[in-house]
Amino acid sequence: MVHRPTEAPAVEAAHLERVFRTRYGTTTAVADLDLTVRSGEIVALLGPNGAGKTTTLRMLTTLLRPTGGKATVAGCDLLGEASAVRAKIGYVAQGGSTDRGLRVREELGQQCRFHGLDRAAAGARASELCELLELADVADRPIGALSGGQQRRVEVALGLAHQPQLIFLDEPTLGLDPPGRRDLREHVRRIRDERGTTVVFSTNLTEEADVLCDRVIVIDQGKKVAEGSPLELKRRIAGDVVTFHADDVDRAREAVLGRGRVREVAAAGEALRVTVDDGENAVGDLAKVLADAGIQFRAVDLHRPTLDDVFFEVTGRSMREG
Ligand SMILES: Nc1ncnc2c1ncn2[C@@H]1O[C@H](COP(=O)(O)OP(=O)(O)OP(=O)(O)O)[C@@H](O)[C@H]1O
Repeated sequence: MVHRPTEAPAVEAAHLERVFRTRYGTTTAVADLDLTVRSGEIVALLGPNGAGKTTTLRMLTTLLRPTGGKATVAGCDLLGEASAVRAKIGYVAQGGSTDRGLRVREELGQQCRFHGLDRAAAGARASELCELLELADVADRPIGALSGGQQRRVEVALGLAHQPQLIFLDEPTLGLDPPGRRDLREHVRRIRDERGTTVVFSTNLTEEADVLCDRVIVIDQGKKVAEGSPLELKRRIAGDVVTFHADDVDRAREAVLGRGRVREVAAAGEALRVTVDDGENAVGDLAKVLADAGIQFRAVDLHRPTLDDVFFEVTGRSMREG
């Protein structure tokens, strides 16, 4: 099913701020954060450890009061209508929120009853959630006996018990192995595609943001440092790099300088690194320019930037340095 974002934003936050004052000092976890999430989107908050992602999610889900700014979440005012916000959203925190002794179906049923459904309706909803998250085969097992990925899917199902229009997931794949991560991402996408549920998730995995979200908001030291679709960001901020291995790099450099699509040219040893907007299309044009100038090259490769490159470009640090 194709998702069709509607007009009203699911989240609109302006100048959101959270300052923590402890006896050890003052920490500005989130500063002057403007944020828009459109209905039906999957949006990633991407940043290194300590960037302020959890604090942002906890503010947007009413669990933590902002020290500044304002926000509308699911059409309700975050500060003035907190209980209405809570009724419309789901939140899946960083793991460990289930009762490991309970069976999957019991835990889901209890959650649905907590949200006001009667026993029969809660049972039906629990079965539906088991279908959606592919937990039907393990529905009668205790949660503690499930794999890490299955347990995480139970947690996501719990967050969806009251059929929220918007769900917040804090590092949904944390602690999972690569197949578990891939599987959970597919389920998250399916929830949006089949239900139209808006998804906001946090991650410090650039690859996760890249493959899962429609739009990424890059956060560093509590501030938004970049925003856009993964493709836009990679093109706009980092560019594609085409490297030619040529004998006469200086002449090659002269030949490509100033050509259309060329943003930057750097020569190092026998390698000419040409930064362009659209590498796939530029490779042929650049090769022709070099051939026309009579410059031989032995090899050419194209490096597509990753969101790691984007982070480095905007902060001067790698994601891992944090
Ligand atoms: N309750 C608190 N009291 C004091 N400082 C806090 C508190 N909660 C968070 N912080 C600080 O705020 C900053 C942002 O923390 P936050 O947990 O939001 O980051 P994060 O991006 O979610 O990191 P991670 O990926 O490690 O979960 C950190 O410097 C953290 O130490």
